[in-house]
Amino acid sequence: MLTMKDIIRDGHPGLRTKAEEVSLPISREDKQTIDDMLEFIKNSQDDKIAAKLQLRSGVGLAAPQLNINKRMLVIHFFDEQKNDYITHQLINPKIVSHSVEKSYLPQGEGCLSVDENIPGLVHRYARITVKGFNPEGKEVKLRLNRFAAIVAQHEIDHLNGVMFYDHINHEDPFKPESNAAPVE
Ligand SMILES: CC(C)(C)[C@H](NC(=O)Nc1cc(F)cc(F)c1)C(=O)N(CC(=O)NO)CC1CCCC1
Ligand SMILES: [Zn+2]
Repeated sequence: MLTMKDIIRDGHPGLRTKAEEVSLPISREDKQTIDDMLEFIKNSQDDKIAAKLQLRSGVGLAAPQLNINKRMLVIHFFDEQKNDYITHQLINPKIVSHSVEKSYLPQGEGCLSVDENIPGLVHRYARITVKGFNPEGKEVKLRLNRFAAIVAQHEIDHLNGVMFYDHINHEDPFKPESNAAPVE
């Protein structure tokens, strides 16, 4: 089972690498990895397990954060609007279209691979369409908005060696862009 010690931290070259496409059908090993990744995120949101294993409460994870150079990511969090969990295990994800409008988390972003706080707004597309494959090899097409769109873009950035703070305007970190709206 994965714990925080398996997650590489800022400064490790693995976080600045462009990850390789996963060959399909996925191997037993890659299936195990993406299942371990989802289990880690679920564990991190379980108060008892998170306390016992000292896990930060996560909502998404990309394989490069485990120093695994493969285009795989997981997303899992409770969506209040849907009143249900949003759960995705995505292989070779690609943003195939996006809104012009941008959005951002008013509190800024953090990262499981970054131990210190780096204040500032991270502007992302408000709505995206993502194509990829699920672990069963089925092609999936996801239309994401609000927090789900932010998490997906944060994780896809990891597959391209991009960190959230690369997007912060260091002249004026909390200045919203003109066509951007906060996601509460
Ligand atoms: C960096 C960290 C603070 C651990 C962040 N956690 C998080 O957002 N937790 C959270 C938020 C909720 F709204 C509800 C809830 F149940 C738990 C996170 O997992 N990530 C994922 C990450 O680092 N992936 O590489 C950072 C987020 C910043 C914006 C999107 C993902
Ligand atoms: Zn991250």
